[in-house]
Amino acid sequence: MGNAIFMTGTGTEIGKTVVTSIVALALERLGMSVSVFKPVQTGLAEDGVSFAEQYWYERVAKLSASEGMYYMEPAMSPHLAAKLTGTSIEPERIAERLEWLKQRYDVVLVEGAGGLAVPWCERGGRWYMTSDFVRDYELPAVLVSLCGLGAIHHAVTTAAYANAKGIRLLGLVFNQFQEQEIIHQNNVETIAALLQLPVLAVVPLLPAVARRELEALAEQWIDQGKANQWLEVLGVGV
Ligand SMILES: Nc1ncnc2c1ncn2[C@@H]1O[C@H](COP(=O)(O)OP(=O)(O)OP(=O)(O)O)[C@@H](O)[C@H]1O
Ligand SMILES: C[C@H](N)[C@H](N)CCCCCC(=O)O
Ligand SMILES: [Mg+2]
Repeated sequence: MGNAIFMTGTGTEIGKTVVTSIVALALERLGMSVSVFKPVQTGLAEDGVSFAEQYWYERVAKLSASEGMYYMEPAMSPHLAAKLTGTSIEPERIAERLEWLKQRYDVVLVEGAGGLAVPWCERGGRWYMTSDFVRDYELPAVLVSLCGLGAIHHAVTTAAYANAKGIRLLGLVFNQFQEQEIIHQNNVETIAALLQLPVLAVVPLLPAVARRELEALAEQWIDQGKANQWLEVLGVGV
C-alpha cells in the first residue's frame, strides 16, 4: 500500500503544480513509483483547450503518471465552477480513486485547487471544503509558500487553519525564492520557526519552467539529501 501526500499551498498560483512535479521526478529517481492526482481542476492551459494541470503534468513536466477527475473550464473556485458547469463533485468518488492509486503506486501526490479553505460542494446545508477532504481521509499535507512580502501571514494563517481542522502538516516548501532578497532569506527562517516545521525544499525563481529545469532541481535535491528527507517524511525508507 502506497503513501499519499496532499500538496497544498497558501493560495492559488503559489507553485503547487511546479513543486509537485519536482517532487515526483525526485522520488522516481530514488526508485519510487509515483502518481500525481489532481482530482478537482478548474481553468484551461495556455493552449486554450487543455485543462491547466493535466496539460502541465503531461506535456510540460512529462510525468510518468498523472490524472484528474473533475475538470471544469471556468478558472474559478471549484464550488462556483461546478455550479456553472453543472458538475457534482463527490468526495467519496475521489477517495475511492485515491485508494486505488495507493494500491498501485508507492507515492501518490494529491494536489489541491488553490489553498485548503476552498469549497468543493454543498453537504448538509454547508460547504464541503478541500480541508474537509484532507481531514476526512487523513492525508498528511505539505505546505507550499512563496517567499516575499506577505508570505508570513499567508503561511501562518494557513497553518493555523490546517491545525484547527486537524490536518497534519509535514513540512514546508518555499517557492520562487530569490537569494538576493533579504526578505526571502529571512522569511524562510522566520516562517519555519513560527510554524515549527521542517523546510523540505527551497525552489528558486526560475527564468523558464520546463522539464529540464524540473529535472535539474530534482537531481539537486537528491544530491543535497533533500529527496531522502521526503522519503523519511513519507515514512518510506530508501
Ligand atoms: N519556481 C518558479 N519559477 C518560475 N515560475 C514559477 C515557479 N513556480 C511556479 N511558477 C509559475 O507560476 C504560475 C503558478 O504556478 P502553479 O501553476 O504551479 O501554481 P499552483 O499553486 O499550482 O496554482 P493552482 O492553485 O491553480 O493549482 C505558473 O505560471 C508557473 O509556471
Ligand atoms: C483557477 C485557479 N488556477 C485554481 N485552479 C482554483 C483556485 C481556487 C481559489 C479559490 C479562492 O481561494 O478564492
Ligand atoms: Mg496547480
